[in-house]
Amino acid sequence: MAYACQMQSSFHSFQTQLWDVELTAEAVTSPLVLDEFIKTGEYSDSDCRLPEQYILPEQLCPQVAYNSYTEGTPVIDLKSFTMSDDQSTLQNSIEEVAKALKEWRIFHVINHGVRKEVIQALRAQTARLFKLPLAQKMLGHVTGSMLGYSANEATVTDCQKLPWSEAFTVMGSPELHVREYASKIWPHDHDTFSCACEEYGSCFRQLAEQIMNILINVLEVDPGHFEELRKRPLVALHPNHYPICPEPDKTLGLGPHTDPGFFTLLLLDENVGGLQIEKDGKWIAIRPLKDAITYITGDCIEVTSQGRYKAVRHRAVTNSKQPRSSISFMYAPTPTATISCPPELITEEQPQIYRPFTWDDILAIRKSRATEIHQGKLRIIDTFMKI
Ligand SMILES: O=C(O)CCC(=O)C(=O)O
Ligand SMILES: [Fe+2]
Repeated sequence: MAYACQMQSSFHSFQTQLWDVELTAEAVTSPLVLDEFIKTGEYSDSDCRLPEQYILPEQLCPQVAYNSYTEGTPVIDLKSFTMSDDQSTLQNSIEEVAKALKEWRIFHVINHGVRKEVIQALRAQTARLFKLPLAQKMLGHVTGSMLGYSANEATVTDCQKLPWSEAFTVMGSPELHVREYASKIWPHDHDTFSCACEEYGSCFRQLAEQIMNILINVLEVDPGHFEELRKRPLVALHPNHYPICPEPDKTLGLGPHTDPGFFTLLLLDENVGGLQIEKDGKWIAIRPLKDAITYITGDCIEVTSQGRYKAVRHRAVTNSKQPRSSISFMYAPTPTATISCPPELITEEQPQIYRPFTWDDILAIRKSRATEIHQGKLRIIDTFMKI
């Protein structure tokens, strides 16, 4: 429970903090403005300019529009792993994943086995949640717990500006904890919401396990090294909502970051772009792929692969035409397990890059060096580098 609670603030370093009981005036401003946009599609209090607290300095503004896609995001067909007993086909598929991880650090997964109805139900229920008035959404917030509405009170960057989005997090285990959260928001009618999250949680957990097996095959290491790390993985359900934005080129929906876990499985909005990744030093827009689930490499894969497969820096941009939603599923190590790279990957030419650490160490660094992290000047895993 404690882990989950602390994790809340480390999942979106740049973006979200669980609201604490006392709300500051600044903290309240943000979701109220967003709430207005969600309900009405426009901000009734102004001439529809972006409120000042969201306007980024020019050098931090997105230069790439939400729909200026760079094509070529790799597509991995999971069927080629599950349906084939032919060793050479399997080997080809593994090499394809290795290439995708190396060149893009992100890929779309098709034939992933998660039923359409599960995804549709989750999308519908999270949309229903975001549409509620702010006061009702706030009821779902439980201080000191793993569940909560995340108002965007943290900074996108060093300039103390707010991201143009709101989010929910169900930490720990959506299957186990969502009812506690949902029953606060809908005391008499939370079953459809809870069931949708529970079903999604267990399907995505299974999918994450399968992808983790593939990654271990890609690394060609002893699976035993990951046993403890996978025993009680930390997972989180995290839906994001980005309202229509009056001036999308002056702000970000979500600032640049890497995800802290092994990886994230994202349900992108199929109709609206917004996810951008940093590739070869440039920001590029990813085109969503219908019926796919998008894999994003996180920090813990970077560490456990000895830096062979790097975490992908990504961000979300907004637009002035349509609201956008995305739903993240984070898959991270067992909080108490030691995170280290398998010994097979340590050689004379490539000595160990990171010293072993635990999720608790990650949380401690997050707390003690929060400013540098928010400013994008420090990546947590860099503090575990051996000198
Ligand atoms: O909305 C998106 O496409 C990105 C979301 C994201 O990066 C996250 O939830 O960590
Ligand atoms: Fe992310």
